[in-house]
Amino acid sequence: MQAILALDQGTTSTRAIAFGAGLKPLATAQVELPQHFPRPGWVEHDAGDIEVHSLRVLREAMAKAGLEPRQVAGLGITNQRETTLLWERDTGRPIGRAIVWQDRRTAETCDRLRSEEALVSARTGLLLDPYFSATKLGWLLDNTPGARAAAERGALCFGTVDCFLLHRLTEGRVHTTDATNAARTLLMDIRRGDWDEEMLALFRIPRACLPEIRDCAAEFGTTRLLGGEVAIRGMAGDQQAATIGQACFAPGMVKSTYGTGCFALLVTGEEPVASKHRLLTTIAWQLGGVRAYALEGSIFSAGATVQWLRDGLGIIAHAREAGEWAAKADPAQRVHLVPAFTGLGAPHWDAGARAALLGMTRGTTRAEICRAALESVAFQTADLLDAMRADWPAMGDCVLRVDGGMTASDWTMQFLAHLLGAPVDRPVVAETTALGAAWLAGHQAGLLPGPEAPATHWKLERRFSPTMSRDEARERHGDWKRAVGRVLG
Ligand SMILES: Nc1ncnc2c1ncn2[C@@H]1O[C@H](COP(=O)(O)OP(=O)(O)O)[C@@H](O)[C@H]1O
Ligand SMILES: O=P(O)(O)OC[C@H](O)CO
Repeated sequence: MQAILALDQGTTSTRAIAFGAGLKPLATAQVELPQHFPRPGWVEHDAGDIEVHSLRVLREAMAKAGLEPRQVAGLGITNQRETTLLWERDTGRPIGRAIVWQDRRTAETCDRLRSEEALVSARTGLLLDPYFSATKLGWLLDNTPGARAAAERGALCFGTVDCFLLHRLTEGRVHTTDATNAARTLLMDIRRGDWDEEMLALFRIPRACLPEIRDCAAEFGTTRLLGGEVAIRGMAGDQQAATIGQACFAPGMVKSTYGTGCFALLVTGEEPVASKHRLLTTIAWQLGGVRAYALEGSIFSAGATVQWLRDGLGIIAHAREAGEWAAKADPAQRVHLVPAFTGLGAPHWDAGARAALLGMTRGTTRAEICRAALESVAFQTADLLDAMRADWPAMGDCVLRVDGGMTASDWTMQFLAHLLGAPVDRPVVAETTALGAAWLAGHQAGLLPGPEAPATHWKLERRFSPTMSRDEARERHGDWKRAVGRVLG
């Protein structure tokens, strides 16, 4: 049997899944990743944890599925994006901890460069925000004695998590990233698909520490660390891998992943679409040297809002209870929760905004608060889709394909469909990120046709259809926008 391995190194956990024929999941292994918060606004991961956990879950998934290395047609790597690592080229020793995508320590650097934002956006498709890698790498180079000089000599390697793991899995032989991860650094010209000299100069990044950029399906190298030789054949950032896992291959298809945060991607085709509504333009995949692009909306707090109900307020004991309470809420009350716990992402990008509960009366109970929390995820998605439609009118009416832990909430998915006035489709395989990485490796191994062929790996589990009147949906969305207006600035 020819199996495919997928490694999904996420923000809060590291997972490996072994897939069999027809990309059917055979076995899964998972380890939680410790989070480090050394100062307010700082978020770090230990590079050693990332490496050790990845090897552990890969070996465990292979053992559970009873796989020998010779039965593995390929390994696909997918990862939390933007998180920045720097390490010694010769020894692999990390320089400090990984600076995680959520880390805000470089907000001032971004503000100082604000006059260059139009140029940065035109070249990279991104905005000047600490979310992306370039200013994090600059911080590591400036705050580690000797690092800048060592990077200029080529003695240090920069990489996002995909690139670091590839270097470690190949025992230091390969320093390569893929186009989707490179597209999140602020250092890549997304039209040319290569590092951009002007961006390197602006962010003061030495060319010598950057990896080579390749397609998402390629012969990346071979690892000997899984009990024999396994070829690494797929690589993509996790949201792009989820787009592939959701088989959103045709322009106009949209997926939205609801984990800690929420990331919606609209595939727009082989020409990048510049956003006028504060969305990101990003590479969806690169295959055979040809790039497909997407518009992306990033929301920082989706499942995290439910975690706050549980761990912060203590009004639920398990995430699933939020939906049970929401179903009991008083339909006449209009309570809104704007979950700007770490600022607001797209389309507002207001790092200073803070969360608020609005519209409460003495009659408000945990039921209305739970409902407001779940509704906030749907309202934010509606904001993103409105921005997408304004940027790319060809989008028209769409079906939203959803995945991620929070899609387990039927109540939230049903409200989402009502509000959008569009069907919301939940697939059978919820692990779409790993599925996408496996698809890339399987495609490279010659086991699966390209994106032009009908996708066989995606199957519908449940469709949520809208029944709310458009007038009511518009009125509710208007109330939400007013609530957001109260926390901005
Ligand atoms: N039934 C549910 N209702 C609402 N939220 C849920 C439910 N089940 C899980 N979640 C939320 O989903 C998130 C976990 O999803 P996951 O895709 O594993 O996230 P990540 O990959 O970002 O760690 C948690 O934040 C949790 O609060
Ligand atoms: O690890 P996740 O699933 O929270 O995804 C993180 C994103 O890639 C950040 O851009």
